[in-house]
Amino acid sequence: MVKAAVQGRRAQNDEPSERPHPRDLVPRGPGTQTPLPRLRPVAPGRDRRVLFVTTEIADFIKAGGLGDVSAALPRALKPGYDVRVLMPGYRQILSAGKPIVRVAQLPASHALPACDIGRLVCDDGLIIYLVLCPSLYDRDGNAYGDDFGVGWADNDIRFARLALAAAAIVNDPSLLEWQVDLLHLNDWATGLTAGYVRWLGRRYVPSVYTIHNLAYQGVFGADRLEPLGIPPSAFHIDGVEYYGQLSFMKTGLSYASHVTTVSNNYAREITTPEFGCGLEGLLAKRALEGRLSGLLNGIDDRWDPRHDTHLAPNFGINDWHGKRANTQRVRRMFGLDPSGGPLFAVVSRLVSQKGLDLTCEIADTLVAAGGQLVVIGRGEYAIEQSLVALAGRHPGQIGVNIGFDEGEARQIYAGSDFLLMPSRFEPCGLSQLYAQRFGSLPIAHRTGGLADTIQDGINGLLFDEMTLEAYRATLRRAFDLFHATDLFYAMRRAAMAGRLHWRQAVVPYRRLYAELLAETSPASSSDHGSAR
Ligand SMILES: Nc1ncnc2c1ncn2[C@@H]1O[C@H](COP(=O)(O)OP(=O)(O)O[C@H]2O[C@H](CO)[C@@H](O)[C@H](O)[C@H]2O)[C@@H](O)[C@H]1O
Repeated sequence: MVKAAVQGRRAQNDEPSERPHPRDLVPRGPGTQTPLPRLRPVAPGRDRRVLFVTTEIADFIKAGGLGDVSAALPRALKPGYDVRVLMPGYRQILSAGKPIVRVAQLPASHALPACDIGRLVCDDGLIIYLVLCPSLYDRDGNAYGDDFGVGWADNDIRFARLALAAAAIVNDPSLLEWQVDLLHLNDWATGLTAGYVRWLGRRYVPSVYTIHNLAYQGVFGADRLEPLGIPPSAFHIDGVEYYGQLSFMKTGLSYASHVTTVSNNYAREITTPEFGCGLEGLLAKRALEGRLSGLLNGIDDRWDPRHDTHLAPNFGINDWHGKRANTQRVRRMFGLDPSGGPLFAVVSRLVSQKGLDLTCEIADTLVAAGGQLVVIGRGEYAIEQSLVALAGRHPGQIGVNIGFDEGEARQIYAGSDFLLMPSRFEPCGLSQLYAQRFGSLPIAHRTGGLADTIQDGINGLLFDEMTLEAYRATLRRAFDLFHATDLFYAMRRAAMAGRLHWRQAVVPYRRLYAELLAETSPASSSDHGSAR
């Protein structure tokens, strides 16, 4: 996903706001402090209501792994939880041809424009509420920036608008005639929600804030507090302040009831300076409070080579003939020469996190040893250019598609023998899970969720040090393995039989939700409701 870690950019549409509706207003005076009510008892047997706030969903608009999780987790939580998604009404969703019914209106507040809330029902019944605000979301490009990967200059306004809409829905059960019991927020772009709920202070609901990637934080200048309606009293080390600036990510970490991230190992790593992106102190504190957990992602059942309509032919465990037919197809798609050697693949956002520079460095060795490489990816221009140059140096052996195409990604997982994923850090990683499911063994750096999901020599290959030597040595192991057919097929079988379905992955989420719902509201903090 070309997420934009925009630093302190002023919004373009910083015009004076209309008079705000009380329910959409961040309190402005010391007298507005409201005690947080206790949770209302819920009738036994009723599904608990969860508002899942996100900025991508694979059904309509996906920039990376967050889109997959947002499509799968709310669905996997049924029954027991009535999970509804709230997200921006992007052009890609408005033009998808699904009926959208306007169900509520929210007034402008500070620099945030007025918006409507639309309701869209997916074919399987999942309800998605959309923040309809064409000036903010009805544009070309992706969820976070333009077609060239440059983050939108008004991302603070865009995602504050989403966050304040979520807080308004929490605060006023009559708005959607649906009373939220629990909020689930995802990544920096939803982080302000936890703050707005606290500052509005009318209804306490527990909140889960999931870090999918700590490296994208949404840091803006301190001058954005006023336009976004953030009380100055929240601008302190235990609130929204991050080295003199405003951090959306930190707001979520500071004010959510519980923080999760997407693997156990990454949950540990982010409490250290090496991976904590300057937030390790706060994260370590939350861990000590028992308020930071690593809950591993799963895979949606729709990722299955036996039924995937993008594959020709479909195949299952032990049908290596079927798998090979997909390999030949991928070779043809990328204009590669016929070969009896292994086919390596990259399916990735092209960002420095993913270690593509190392893959470019070892590519000559890979080709010299009789291997071939296909790449599908989009992201940073410099990485795109190095990959294009690499393909130019190895015609017929390396093929590169600069683009984002889910069908093609699935064909590549199915056709490749190995997936290269030398990520510098990786919160969980889904690409390696999909590769395993499609019989392609991941070759990865032992970090984050890669260490939690790949067993070296069983369902993939891992290297410990993020060095070219270590990566190259593991590549050599891959060639040996490819020629040791029995072992290679045994590892393929183990990888394809992995049990990381959302059916299982959802269990700790259910437990966490139940624990949070059983808690009473916490004491209000010093900046609760104490606005200008
Ligand atoms: N060019 C392309 N064309 C088509 N599809 C492409 C593509 N490039 C990538 N994809 C797809 O995008 C997704 C990538 O998901 P990952 O979880 O591997 O990484 P990402 O960094 O985006 O996610 C972040 O969030 C997720 C979710 O929590 C964490 O697993 C992860 O560690 C974290 O970095 C996969 O579905 C993959 O197939």
